[in-house]
Amino acid sequence: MVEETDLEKLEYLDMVVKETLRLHPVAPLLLPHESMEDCTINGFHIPKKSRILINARAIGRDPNAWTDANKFLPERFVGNDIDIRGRNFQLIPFGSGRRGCPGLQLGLTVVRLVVAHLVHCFDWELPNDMLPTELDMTEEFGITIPRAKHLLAIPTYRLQLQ
Ligand code: HEM
Repeated sequence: MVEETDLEKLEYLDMVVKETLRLHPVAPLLLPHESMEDCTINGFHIPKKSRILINARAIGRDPNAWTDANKFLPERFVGNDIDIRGRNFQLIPFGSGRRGCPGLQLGLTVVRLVVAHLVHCFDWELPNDMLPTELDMTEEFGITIPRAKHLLAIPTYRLQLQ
């Protein structure tokens, strides 16, 4: 079985999780922030006490920051250290800075461990010979952004039953 201590060696899994959160950040607009002072960003004046929404989903799909921005390509993270912890502003599914997500480590560990177990223990098939490209990936917009239609996939246990 995959253990938590194995996770640091599972580099491709890490890339898959990053790529998933790039295209499908759980909270597309993060949480609302408020400016503490007047400031100017890229020529835009932002008065003190403005409500600020950061569109992390649009940033994650920005063609100026990403090649083939709308494609799911975990390999794009090979050979670079683009990180998911708020240091690289083109990838901020946990926000950034002092009000970034304090549950980042726990969240990432649980997601990686659950996905690792699902992949290690089961072979997966889509029903009715459906191709992965035919999956309906429509999202339901809100504070979080779940799939509009549930994913239906068929697992077959692939480890030796004792
Ligand atoms: C994959 C899992 C998770 C994702 C993607 C996620 C994402 C986020 C995001 C985007 C924010 C807003 C950051 C911002 O506006 O700059 C946030 C805030 C927060 N998250 Fe998470 N989170 C996850 C798991 C967790 C867990 C496991 C906990 C607690 C055990 C947690 C607790 C919080 C709290 C308390 C805040 C508010 C922080 C503040 O306002 O100072 N999160 N999270």
